[in-house]
Amino acid sequence: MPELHDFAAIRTALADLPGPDTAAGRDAAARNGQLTKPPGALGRLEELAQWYAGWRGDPRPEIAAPQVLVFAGNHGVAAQGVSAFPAEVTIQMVANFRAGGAAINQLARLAGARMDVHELELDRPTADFTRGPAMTEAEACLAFATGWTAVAPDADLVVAGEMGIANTTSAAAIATAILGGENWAGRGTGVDDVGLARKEAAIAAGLAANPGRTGLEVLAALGGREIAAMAGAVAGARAHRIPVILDGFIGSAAALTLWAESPATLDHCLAGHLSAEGAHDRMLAAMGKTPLLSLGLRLGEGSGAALAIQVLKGALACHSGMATFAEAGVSDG
Ligand SMILES: Cc1cc2ncn([C@H]3O[C@H](COP(=O)(O)O)[C@@H](O)[C@H]3O)c2cc1C
Ligand SMILES: O=C(O)c1cccnc1
Repeated sequence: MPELHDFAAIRTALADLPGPDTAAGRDAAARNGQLTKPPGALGRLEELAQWYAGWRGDPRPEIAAPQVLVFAGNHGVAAQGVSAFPAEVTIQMVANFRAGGAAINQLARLAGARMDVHELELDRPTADFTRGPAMTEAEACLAFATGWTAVAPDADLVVAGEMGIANTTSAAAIATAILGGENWAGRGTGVDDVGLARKEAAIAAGLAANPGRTGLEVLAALGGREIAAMAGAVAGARAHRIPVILDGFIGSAAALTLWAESPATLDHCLAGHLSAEGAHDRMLAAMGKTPLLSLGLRLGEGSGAALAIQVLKGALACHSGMATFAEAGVSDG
């Protein structure tokens, strides 16, 4: 594992991340052209299979060991009344994850994924970012390193999910700082109009109190520990050439901080789904990602990404399992 103790060390680690195996990608494209179907008939599944083959360095891969990671953190900005739920729900939901009772438990099991839950100092919320940085550089780097090392080296696909009351405010503040413009705040767990106005005020105060604009600076200033850990897991997966499926609004904001450092850092990532949180589509568009699913989910936990594992599995089942025209004795036109 590389040194990740400060932003400079993380930037060096990001610059050293590997790219895909282009020969495996080329062999996968050649195989795709011989499969028993009209050219292009499997639509985006064909592109997904070839992309995955390149990252895994295997022209005929399958997904056998997906890993769902769920990171939990508490946010000082929750004190601003920006969530419809109290901050205790974060730790209560962690207990629910451990007992198998949350939505993500069901979807991870259905996808045949192992699921690992990481609590990040829940008894020590981040500072309220309306008054200054949520985390010091050292705190953000520690959370980032936790995410990086949480990735199982033998996993063949990673989903990074989160739990943290008030983290849609944090995610919207990150988007505002990195992408600019307005109206990044949505209703999260379901705040009313007054709650939404409080979110917008908290974001404006957070930007005024935190002038830094590089991806990692924004991550520390406006993020939470679970968001930093998700960013670390996305990068750590790439170190093992493990593709990543991004989840919703919060997971995408974590990825956005890496994108702001260098857009190519997300080449091994797919957008699993389009969240019902209004500004998610603009965030994905900025990163050049087209979501696999659009089901009106607004849960987080990694739920939409875990569901999207099935789509990628479908792409690989066809790509790696189908017969070629020659094998099946089918005329190729
Ligand atoms: C019971 C419950 C389970 C959840 N699972 C994910 N979230 C989601 O809601 C939170 C973000 O919304 P906000 O910014 O409005 O607080 C995050 O914890 C996110 O994971 C949940 C929220 C609740 C209440
Ligand atoms: O898209 C998400 O991840 C999301 C949206 C609302 C609330 N919690 C999570």
